[in-house]
Amino acid sequence: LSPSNGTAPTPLTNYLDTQYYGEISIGSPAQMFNVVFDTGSANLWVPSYSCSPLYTACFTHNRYDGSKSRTHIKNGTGFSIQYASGNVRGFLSEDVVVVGGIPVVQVFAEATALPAIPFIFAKFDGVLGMGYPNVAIDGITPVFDRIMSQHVLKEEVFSVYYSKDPMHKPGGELVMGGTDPEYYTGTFNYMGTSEAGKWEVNMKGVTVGEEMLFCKEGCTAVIDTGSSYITGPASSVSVLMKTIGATELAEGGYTVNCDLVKSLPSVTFHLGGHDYSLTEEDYILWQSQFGEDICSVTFRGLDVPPPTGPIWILGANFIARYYTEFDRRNNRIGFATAV
Ligand SMILES: CCN(C(=O)c1cnc(C)nc1NCc1ccco1)[C@H]1CCCNC1
Repeated sequence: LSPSNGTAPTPLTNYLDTQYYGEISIGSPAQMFNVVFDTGSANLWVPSYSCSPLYTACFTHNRYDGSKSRTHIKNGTGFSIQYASGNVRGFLSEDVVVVGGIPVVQVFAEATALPAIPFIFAKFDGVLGMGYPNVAIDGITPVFDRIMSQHVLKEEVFSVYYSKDPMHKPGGELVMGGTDPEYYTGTFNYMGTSEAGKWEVNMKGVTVGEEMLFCKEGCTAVIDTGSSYITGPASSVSVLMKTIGATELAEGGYTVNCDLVKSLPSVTFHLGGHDYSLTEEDYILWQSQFGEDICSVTFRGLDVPPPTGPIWILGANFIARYYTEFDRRNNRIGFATAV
């Protein structure tokens, strides 16, 4: 634990404002892994040493080798987690996992089948789910729950800062046990999670410029630290894109003419009685490819089938603007303006 006050910080790396990840260790002696701290899931998985050579994504990442760890406990139960583009499959193992300097004996998954899409593009090795236990696959107690039950944290909360410019050191920070005033200004506005057991809230509408265009009867917003973008129902996002004059690319992304960026409207999310606006600076990603500027829009259409959907997912570009506190004690989420 950091000597100070029952909080445990983990610095995060920012890769192109689209991937944020931090280091954990598994096993004795420590095997290091870069993981996304993902509020959209609740399991820990890393690539396995016994991953089949068929899966290139395993061999471009760090892999866990249980035979090299004296604290490894064999389990072997099958595991599969569903992603939009494919399943990560493997088997369960148990070992000492150290997060922010706090050790826990943790059941996690060794991935032996890792789909190239999207994980060949991942700078991180695996995913550490920060979701509630009831969304955990195989009923496995999540890492943060094991840490809470050690009673070493000052508060049963964790907070996330994502930096905006890659030059900013660090690229982000996860704090378990509290918040880091270094990275936000003003006070937190809180809202209850919509159904106990998910990091999601009721959203009252989405306004573009001055006009409320979407989610007028209310809808669900998932606060997902593991997603790069903001997603909304495909029909809504396509109207939003037309409104800002964006054109759709092949793989579902959108771009705008860089000259028009400064005149783009703000997009405002009405959450918990407060308005959270994103300006074009927050939702346009300026990338220069082959010497020319590409202005991509960090909104994506994604239709999540009922009963979960239709939902909006507020990801990294939202969190980069609004420092977020996830409060397990009070089942609420707090936002403050990020610095
Ligand atoms: C981690 C799996 N996720 C991604 O969206 C995702 C996929 N593939 C790549 C290469 N990166 C991803 N996220 C990068 C990132 C890091 C922090 C912010 O965004 C999502 C799946 C749904 C639950 N929530 C997480």
